Amino acid sequence: MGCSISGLNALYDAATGGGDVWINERRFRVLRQIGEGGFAFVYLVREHQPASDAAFARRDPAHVSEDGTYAMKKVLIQSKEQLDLVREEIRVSSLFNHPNLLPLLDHAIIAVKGDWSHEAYLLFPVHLDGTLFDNANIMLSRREFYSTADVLQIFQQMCEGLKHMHSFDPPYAHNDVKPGNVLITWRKGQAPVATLMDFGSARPARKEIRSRSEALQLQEWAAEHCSAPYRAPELWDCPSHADIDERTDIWSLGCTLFAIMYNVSPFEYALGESGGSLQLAIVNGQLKWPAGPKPPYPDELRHFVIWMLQPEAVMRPHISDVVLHVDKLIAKYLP
Ligand SMILES: Nc1ncnc2c1ncn2[C@@H]1O[C@H](COP(=O)(O)OP(=O)(O)OP(=O)(O)O)[C@@H](O)[C@H]1O
Repeated sequence: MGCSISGLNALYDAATGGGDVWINERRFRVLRQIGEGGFAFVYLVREHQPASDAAFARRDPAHVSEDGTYAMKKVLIQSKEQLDLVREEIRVSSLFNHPNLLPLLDHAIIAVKGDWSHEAYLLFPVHLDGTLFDNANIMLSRREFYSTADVLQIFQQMCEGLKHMHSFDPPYAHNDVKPGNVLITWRKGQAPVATLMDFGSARPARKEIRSRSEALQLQEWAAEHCSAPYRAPELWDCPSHADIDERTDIWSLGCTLFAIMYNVSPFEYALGESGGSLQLAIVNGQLKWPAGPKPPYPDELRHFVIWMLQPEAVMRPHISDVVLHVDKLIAKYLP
């Protein structure tokens, strides 16, 4: 990324009808909104031709899309804490470089008004087929399921992206692995492409918890940053003496594999309509499997989920073991 995060670099261009946004020297037309998060809106944008040959020459080809369209995330910031979080998201996103991790192409933060009012603009490649979560909702309503081959290929790519983060020095945990953070692209006659996104919660993975107050602090942080149905047991109920590592993500990965198979997260499914405590279901590893002949997944896929959903973190595999296993299943089940 070749730009600074300070300064008045992103500006709405009122003179051109209010539909344009500048990020540093690049000007984009907002076409439509494609998503929404907690404090963020995501737009489909198209880049204008650079204003000058010099500006054109300065563009990094790795940061330019073929058809000029991108996803632009606009984050509304109202406090110093939110500003720090966005800066951290930008810093962490810039660390990784892997085909299954969504790259941050460009960014700018502008001051709006007041003490801490800012807007951040983050530019990404766009994936218009949506997330695994969007797909799951559609498939659930149609009672459709992915084939074993699609499940394995989607999952393998997520694992490859995560392996890049876990192999970093120091290892990073994504902390919010879930279907809503996996963009999916379908190309006719080709395997689906899965891209892990949203590094807003990613942090160095290893933590030595040595007191009750450190344990409570971690639980509080997790309650804010790790989506509840996918949150590992040790982040709900952390002992006063614990060595936390990147295997919190392996738990979320196990939940996500279940969700790719059945279009619903495992512990929400286990609770069913009668409800109950999600935390209890998770810390007890209380799994339940959908009955019926459909979808016809091999038993090995269920065992794979169970292997990752070990309530004791030390019993869980590391990402390299998970990748080896998914490769083995792919060799067996893909024609
Ligand atoms: N690159 C992209 N291409 C296509 N759609 C995207 C892209 N990035 C984000 N979206 C859409 O925008 C939605 C919100 O994006 P994102 O998850 O980054 O926001 P967020 O504020 O972090 O959300 P949350 O707090 O719910 O995790 C996504 O669920 C997805 O539907």
